[in-house]
This record gives sequence, structure tokens and C-alpha cells, in this order.
Amino acid sequence: MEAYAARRDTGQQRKQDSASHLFGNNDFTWMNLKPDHANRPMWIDPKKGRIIVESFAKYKEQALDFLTTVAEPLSRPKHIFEFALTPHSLYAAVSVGLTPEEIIGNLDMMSKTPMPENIREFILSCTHSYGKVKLVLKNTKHYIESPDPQQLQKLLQDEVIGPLRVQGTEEIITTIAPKLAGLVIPGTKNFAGVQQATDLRGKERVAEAANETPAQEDIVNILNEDDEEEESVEAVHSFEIQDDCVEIVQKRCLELGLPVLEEYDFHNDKANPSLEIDLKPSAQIRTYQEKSLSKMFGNGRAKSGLIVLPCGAGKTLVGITAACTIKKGVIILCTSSMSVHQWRSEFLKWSNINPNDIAVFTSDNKGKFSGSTGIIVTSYSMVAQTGKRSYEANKMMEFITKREWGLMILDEVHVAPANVFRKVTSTIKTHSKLGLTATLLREDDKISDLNFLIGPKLYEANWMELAEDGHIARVQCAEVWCPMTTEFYSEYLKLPSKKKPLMWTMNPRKFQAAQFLIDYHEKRGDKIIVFADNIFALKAYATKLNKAFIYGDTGNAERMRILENFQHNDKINTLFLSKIGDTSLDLPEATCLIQISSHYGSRRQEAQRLGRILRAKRRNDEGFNAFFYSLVSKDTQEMFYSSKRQAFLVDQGYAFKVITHLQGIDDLPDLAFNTPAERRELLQTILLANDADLELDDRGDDLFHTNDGKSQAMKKKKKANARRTAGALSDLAGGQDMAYVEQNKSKSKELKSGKGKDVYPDAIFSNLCTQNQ
Ligand SMILES: Nc1ncnc2c1ncn2[C@@H]1O[C@H](COP(=O)(O)OP(=O)(O)OP(=O)(O)O)[C@@H](O)[C@H]1O
Repeated sequence: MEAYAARRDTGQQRKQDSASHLFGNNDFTWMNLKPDHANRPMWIDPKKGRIIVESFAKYKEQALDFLTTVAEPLSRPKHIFEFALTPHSLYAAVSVGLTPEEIIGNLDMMSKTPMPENIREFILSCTHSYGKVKLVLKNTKHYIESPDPQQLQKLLQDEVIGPLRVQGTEEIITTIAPKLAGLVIPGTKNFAGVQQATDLRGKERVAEAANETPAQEDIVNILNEDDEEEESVEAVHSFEIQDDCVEIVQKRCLELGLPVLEEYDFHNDKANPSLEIDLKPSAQIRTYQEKSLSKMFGNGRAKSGLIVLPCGAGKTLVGITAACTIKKGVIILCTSSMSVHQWRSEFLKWSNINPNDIAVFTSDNKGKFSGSTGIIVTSYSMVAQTGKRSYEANKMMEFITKREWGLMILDEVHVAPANVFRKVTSTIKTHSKLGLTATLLREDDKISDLNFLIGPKLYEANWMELAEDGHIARVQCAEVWCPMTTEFYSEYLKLPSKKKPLMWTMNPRKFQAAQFLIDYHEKRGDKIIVFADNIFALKAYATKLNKAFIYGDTGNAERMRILENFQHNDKINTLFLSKIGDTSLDLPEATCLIQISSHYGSRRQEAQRLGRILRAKRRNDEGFNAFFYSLVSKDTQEMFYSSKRQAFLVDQGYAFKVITHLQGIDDLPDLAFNTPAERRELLQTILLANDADLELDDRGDDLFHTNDGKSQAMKKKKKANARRTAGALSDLAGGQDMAYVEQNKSKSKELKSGKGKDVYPDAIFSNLCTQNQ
């Protein structure tokens, strides 16, 4: 993009005034405003292809709708939204059926200034070859298909792709490809509630259009245009490629500037048996779910790609509706066996699928469906496993790999490593792939792999919009700055960098802030999750404050007992969790999060943790807000990591308030580490901490993770190295200081012994929630 800008942005006449120097190279006053610019919602930066939308503009909704299809959302704070045109976003736009001319025309129409020439060129150069080549699966064979036979000849002459054509097959096959008129997705247009909403939106737009200037009318008309296409026929040409080389061909085509689109003409698939499945009439798809699905099924075929919706926004129902639309065999891959069972029960809840037609494949269950086709729900690890399998597991894998699937749903796509996807997508033959995730963030930068392993991003929801509509909770975010005590800070400066994180986590002022916030929110009636990656800190905080905690080594039965108490026992309102609680944790009772230690600058972890309160049960109570606090030790490196972590959420429109002093903290009775002696003792403990104490919980970030053989072995090895015991702590601390470790009996132990197991009936619990509104 910058290269285009450099070529084009020369010698433009800038209007100089007294403020011009403040804008430097970003002074775009030379661009002429259109006469009716006030009615147009956006600006296009001619240098970087960035698009700025005024959130207060009249047609912002239509502009956002269109931009979600053609551009990547970068940031969506309250008043200004920023998008970027990128090769990937334009690829996604073409894949949902937009032509380069439509993209340019619509952008130009909505822009306050004429479309910059270099942006026009950029769009044309990125899109002229997109959509020309498709990957199609027919009768379990893979074909490269194109309406242009010359394009295929070029590919056949390519040194990488040429040899991958299946020998002995016709060089180029020509067939007729019917194009379908507008498709009706079950549940999105058929159901009464949604139909009414759609009608209403349509009427509002027509009424508005009656009072528009010509330019506005254009915007309304073009954006309201349906995707309907005339029934037409055209010739398509194809050649067959070897099944195990699909990825090589896809990668090579991308290098040649011909990204391969995967499309499935499921209406005309007579080779695969149809599945009896429909959404139940009670299932009403929400507007954003409908929008995301319309990107997948835009031109009557199923396109492979990624749908990004925040935690708790209903990705499962999106997947189920996709399955009900395609009505062929479906395979679903999840991150844990817990979610495998959740997916199956959600299918039974939302659709009329016969329970015999949906089976699960986990280490404990190897069921098959009874009919000629059906649904299998399994986990990535079951399919990608490399070691020796049991006889039944082998049979099951054969059952899965020997057939052709209509749809593969990949849940939580950002979590599994790229090589696992590679294994899954290359061993299972499927016509279309749908990846679901809350964030496309990976700290290992492997996210771009998803683009050709699964497909482009088809839709990304706006978190703030969903919160406004009550689909996810509104969250108030705050960063609490905790000064280091003098003695801690002078030691902090001297310590080697690997010991510093423990110092900023165990900072006594941070401890006090956590204690105060827990007390404050418990009194408000909140249920609080405190996150600490460092296990030493997790145990120290929880023990001192007499709260329950769960980390990697907590056994399954104990985890369940603690979680159950947290949900239903009004005496257990705070739960300390290591990073194993970052994902998959469904605790809609939780309304407040406090983060005391985290994985450095991980934006993904920050977003996942916030996700734990987005589905708060009370989200639709009037005036309800959930709270997310990040406690940060002032003047330490943690400040830097903290701002890095927040970047993604800030881009989603969350504003982090900085709290430098917690009102009333000094009046809290029994404030921990309030005397110099206590603080000195704590400092001694930290200075003598061994390497194991510095470790973060690396037992995966899934609370319901069931360890396979390998991770069990790792677990044992870890245990042998770790020397973290109460005894060690007290030994180091000296006589009177033993109080620190032993004075409070662990809440977790209390729960284990059954003492705290006082499960209140739901009625009392919900009464408690409303009282403390
Ligand atoms: N259209 C809808 N109508 C009613 N309820 C819905 C709808 N869509 C989703 N839900 C409900 O919202 C809740 C969250 O849905 P789901 O578990 O699919 O979210 P998710 O996006 O997968 O979240 P996570 O990323 O945390 O797993 C569920 O209780 C689900 O039943």
C-alpha cells in the first residue's frame, strides 16, 4: 500500500496554513471535498489505505456494513472507526461475490473526497486475479476450477502445480456450472421474528430514501441491493489434483497471485446423501449472526472462511445454522472433550436433528451415526494425534477419513497450532470449512496460515454494538496503579529480570488493592474471578485472603466442587484461577474480574479473560455493568506489558480508566501487609524464591482440559522439579512469620472436606443477585 502511495503521492498541492506543520506527511488538505461531503460518512487515507468512518454520520451503519466486507476493522472507539484495505480483506470481499468495480464504486460513493487514484489501483491490482481459480471437491476428488481455460493452462505449466495434476486424467475438463438465484438461509430469513426485523429495517430505509439528495439515494439503493442473481449458466474448466497436495497447490497459487477460493455448490451435490436437519422454529437468529452467515452463503454456494464473534455472542448457533443450511454430513472440531459434549447438546437444543444422527468421538466415546450421513463432534487432539491409536479409534478415523463431508466446523480456531490444522484439513475431506473464533490474535504470528488453511475472514462483529444491544455484557475496565513500597522497589531494581515479575506480582500494595477490591465487590453482590498466572502468587494471595483457588494441579473432582460452590454458594464469591481458566470457562455468575498477574503483553489473553464476564447472567438487568480490573505495579515493566495487552480491547472500543488511588483502602480492617515487619517478611520470602516459584502455569489454558498421556508425563516431570510447599515458605520466613502461610486454612481445602459445601437453592442465589444490583 505504501509503495502505491509513494508512486502516486507526489507533487500534490497542499494548502498551507498555520496548523499544517502539525500534520506533517498526514496533511491531506489537498484533497478536494465533495460538495455534499457532510452526507457522506467516510474518509480514505490515500497513503495507507486506511478508512475512517465518523460514528456520528448519518449513513455510518451502511458504511460499516459494507466495510466489514471489504476491509479489516482496526479500531472502533466511540466516535471514529478505523478500517484498512488489505490484500486479505479484498480477497474476502471478492470471495463473497463483490466485483472490483463494485468495491471501488461503493467506496467512492461513501467517501467525502474523490477516491484517490492509488487506492483504485491498489484495489484493482489485488482483485483482478481473485476468484478466478476455485478449489472444488467432487466425488471425493479435488479439482482446480476456473471459467478461464487459459488460466488453467498457465497453472498446468507451472513447475510446482503441473506435476501435481493426477496423471492419466483428462488435462482440462469442461462442464456447465449453474449459478443460483438468492439463497434463503434457514433461520435467517424464514423465521417470523427475524422476518419482522428485516421488514422493519427495509421500511426505515425506504422512508429515509424518500428525503435524500441524489448521492444519498445512491448509497441507500446500492447498499440495499439484494445479492439476487439471474439464473444463468456458464462453462467451467477444471483439472484434478492429488488429494495430499491440496495445501501445496493452495500455497503456490497464493504465491502466483491467484488465491484459490473454496466454494461448495451444496444444492447441486447429488453425490452426497442429504441430512435431515432444520432449525427449530423457536430458534431466532440475531442480526449479527444473520449477517455473518450471509457472508458465507452470499452467492448461493458455501464459502470457506472465518467468522469472528466475541465470547458469548453465540458462535455455536452460527455453526448450527450453517449445518442446517448445507444439510450434508458435518464434522465439528473442538478444543476439549467438554466442548465436544456441549456442541452436541446445543445441536439437540436448537435443531430437530435426530439424536442418532449426531455422534461424538472422544477418548471415552466412539459412536457413529446410524444413517447414511450425520454429524460427528470431536476434538482437534483426537484427529491430529500422532501416536498409536486403539482399535476403535483407528476404525473411527477410517470412518471419518473415508467419506466426504459437506461442512467442517473448526471451533476456537485461534488456539490450535497451525500444524494441527494442517493435519486436520489434509486428512478430512470436506467441501467447506467454517472457522469460529473470538479473536484472530495469536502471539506467534501464525494467524495468516489460517487464510489458506481455512479461508478468509468472512465477518467480524463489533463488540460495542453487541454490548449496546444486550447480547454481551457491558464492561467497565480499569487499570489500578499500585506503587511499590520503597523496600520492594529498591530490591526490584537490583534483581535479575527473571525475578522481577514475581516482585511486581507480590508487591504488597497490589495485594492490598486486590484485597480491597474483592471486599468492595463482594459487598456489592458480585461474584469475582481473580486471575494469576504465577502459581506461587496465586496460592499466596488465595491462602492469605482465605479464598478458593484452581490451577493446573487441582484434580478434576476438586475443580468441579469449587466451581459448583462458586456458582451456587453465597459464601463462596471469589475464585482465584491460573491461566487454565482463560478459555472454555462458562460461569455466567461471574460479574467482576481482577487480574494480578498475566502472561506479559499477550493481547489474546486479555481478550479471553474479558470474555469470561461477557456472558454475565445479569447483563440485561437495568444499569448492570461488569468490571474488569488489571492491577499493575507502578514504575515497573508491568506497566509496559499492561498497555500492550490492552491494545486489542482498546481497538474494540473499551476505555481503560486509570485508578491511582482506591478511595477508602486505608480504612479497610485487617489490611494485609500493613506493617513494615510484615512487608519485610514478604520481601524475604520473594528474595528466597526458587526457580519453580517464578514459573507461570503452563498446563494449557483450558480449565476442562483432559490430559493425554504425553501431558501427564510432562506433568509428572514438572512435579519432580517443583519444590513449592508451605513448609518451604515458612522455613524461609522464620518463627513469627509462619503466620503468613498457616494462619488461614485454605478455602479450597475447606471445600474439599465438604465444610464449605453449602449449596444454596437457585432462588436464594438469584435473589441475592438482584438485591445487590
Ligand atoms: N440467537 C440466539 N437466541 C437466543 N440465545 C442465543 C442465541 N445465540 C446464542 N445464544 C445463547 O448465548 C449463549 C452463548 O452462546 P455460545 O456458547 O455459542 O457463545 P460463544 O460465542 O461460543 O462463546 P465462547 O467463545 O465463550 O465459547 C448461549 O447460552 C446460547 O444459547
